[in-house]
Amino acid sequence: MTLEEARKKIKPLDEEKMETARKRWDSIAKPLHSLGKMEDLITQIVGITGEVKVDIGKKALVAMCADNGVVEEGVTQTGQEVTGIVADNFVKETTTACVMCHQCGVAVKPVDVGMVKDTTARTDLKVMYGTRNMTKGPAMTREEAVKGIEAGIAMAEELKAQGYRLLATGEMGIGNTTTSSAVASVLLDQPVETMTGRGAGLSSDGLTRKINAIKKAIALNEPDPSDPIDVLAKVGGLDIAGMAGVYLGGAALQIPVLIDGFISGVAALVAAGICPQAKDYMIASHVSKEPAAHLVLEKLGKEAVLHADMCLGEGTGAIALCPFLDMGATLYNTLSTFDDIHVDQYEELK
Ligand SMILES: O=C(O)c1ccc[n+]([C@@H]2O[C@H](COP(=O)([O-])O)[C@@H](O)[C@H]2O)c1
Ligand SMILES: Cc1cc2nc[nH]c2cc1C
Repeated sequence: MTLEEARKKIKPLDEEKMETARKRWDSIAKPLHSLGKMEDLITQIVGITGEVKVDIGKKALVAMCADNGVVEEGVTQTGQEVTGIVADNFVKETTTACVMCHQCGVAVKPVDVGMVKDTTARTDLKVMYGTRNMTKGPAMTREEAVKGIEAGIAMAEELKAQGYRLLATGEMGIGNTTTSSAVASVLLDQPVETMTGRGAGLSSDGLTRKINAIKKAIALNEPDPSDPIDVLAKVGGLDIAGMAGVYLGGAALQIPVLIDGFISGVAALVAAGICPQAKDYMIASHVSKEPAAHLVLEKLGKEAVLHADMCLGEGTGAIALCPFLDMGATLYNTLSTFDDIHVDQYEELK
């Protein structure tokens, strides 16, 4: 499916089925809306799939691995080689996110969408060997950025065909908080300083270099804030592009997609800029400790469930939400109703 085909396929949620789901929650023997966001998210999933019974048994984490040319500017605490090392560990299923996935029954799908070296991760969707340094020119061409998005759409298609019912976005890419802050700064029209944090543990000097590099890249490339693909291509990265594609592909195929942290949230922003309706298919999991993460979620109109000061990436926050959603689905599908236990409801609920 091309980006254009995916965009055209995205339709509004099934309101009628969501109303049925709300009535089901209200008929369950408990105070009204007492499960809060658990109820709202399960109702959203009913609207996404158009199925009144909820089945999110088969879940997968798509981990988009890519390198970012801007790392040359000294904007990260660790070297670029860490991207490939962690990607290999994704394949061995030993990263933090992988262990969390094992714990709660989520399959792990690492993808090399643009690392500088080939690793053991699949390379069939690779767009290029790392993006260019955005302080010296555009990180990518528009065509390369679209290819990255289409890699994510292809993953959503592949996983849908394999019977997956819920996807989580994750990433690995040294330097991707720099690109994410640049994209967010342009799309949210906010000062670079407000949108930039320490990523994977940057020093104060490093933070100043990072802010200056982002300012330089934006001034040089002049990304058009009304064109999210232009912003993604000029000051973004392929990890962000790949995840944006997973959101768009998920929406086109009626699969809910979990947003992880800051980078994953910025990818959601790009996807929502391309097709605003795609937001209805996204679920916010947690608020990353990166300073602008809450601003990105606000712009998306999403309230996350978890406020846990996590900022690891890889999809860890999204996976942390899976047990909560599994509980919600089981409660919704199986709990007894007021009628079952012979308790009179208020008249207006009948
Ligand atoms: O998801 C987040 O909110 C998040 C916040 C800070 C760092 N990270 C992870 O750290 C890496 C990027 O950090 P950096 O400093 O290299 O830009 C990347 O591999 C992400 O998975 C992730
Ligand atoms: C070791 C390491 C693991 C990571 N996972 C996601 N981002 C990361 C950054 C580092 C440095």
